[in-house]
Amino acid sequence: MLRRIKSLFSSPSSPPATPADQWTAVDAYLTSLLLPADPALDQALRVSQTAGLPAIQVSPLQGKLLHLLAKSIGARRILEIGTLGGYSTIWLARALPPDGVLITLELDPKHAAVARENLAGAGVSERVEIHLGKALDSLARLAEENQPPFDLIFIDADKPNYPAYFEWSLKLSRPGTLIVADNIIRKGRIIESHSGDANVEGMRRFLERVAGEPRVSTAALQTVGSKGYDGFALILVEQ
Ligand SMILES: C[S@@+](CC[C@H](N)C(=O)[O-])C[C@H]1O[C@@H](n2cnc3c(N)ncnc32)[C@H](O)[C@@H]1O
Ligand SMILES: [Mg+2]
Repeated sequence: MLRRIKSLFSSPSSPPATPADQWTAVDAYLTSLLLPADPALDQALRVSQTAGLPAIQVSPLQGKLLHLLAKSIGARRILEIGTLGGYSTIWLARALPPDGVLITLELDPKHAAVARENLAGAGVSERVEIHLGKALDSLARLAEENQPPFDLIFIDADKPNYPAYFEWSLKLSRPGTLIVADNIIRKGRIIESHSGDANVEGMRRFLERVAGEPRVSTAALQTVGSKGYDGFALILVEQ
């Protein structure tokens, strides 16, 4: 596999057919070079696919990025909005110390059941709570319970609710909390001011709200790879 991917780049006579093929090949090359075989994560993807879940989880290298971000800030409490089969959850949970906690919010009971199985397979169940239901209800409950602030919040659920997820994230943060928002570029459609697409419009409202919020400092990155053309926002709560 690695040899085949390398040959795509070493042989000018066989360039990848399209830019997307090239991003995918480069992603595969970097993944095979940088990420050791990981039976628990591979199994999680297989279980999710067999259960019929959509393959909309982060890529392996994006999962590693989340893991490194969590580790580099010494996160002890992580909140994830959007669990799916628990793939990003495993990456994030593995960054926690043994007494760390990750709360992940999921609407779909079938997704939550698959995630439960995958988290057990990866040996991280003890550190993870799945809260089933609409994320907006779960977030309100977390705030009511006066939970200690989270160190890292990963927003990766329904896009029209991103602005509301940001408001709750601020409430559940402290200065120093890192908020990571996935899928902000929408294949480039984020620059369309009248797209008529609820996901694009939600994301634009989210980015505009973030831009106007004086308590945070934000970077936004476009990404290409096995998950196509998209991007992340990295938002640091400063006050
Ligand atoms: C993109 S997937 C999450 C992928 C996951 N973070 C990963 O990378 O492995 C989004 C998930 O959010 C869930 N979701 C959608 N709307 C939701 C809502 N209102 N409340 C909670 N979860 C929701 C979907 O069921 C889906 O499982
Ligand atoms: Mg995503």
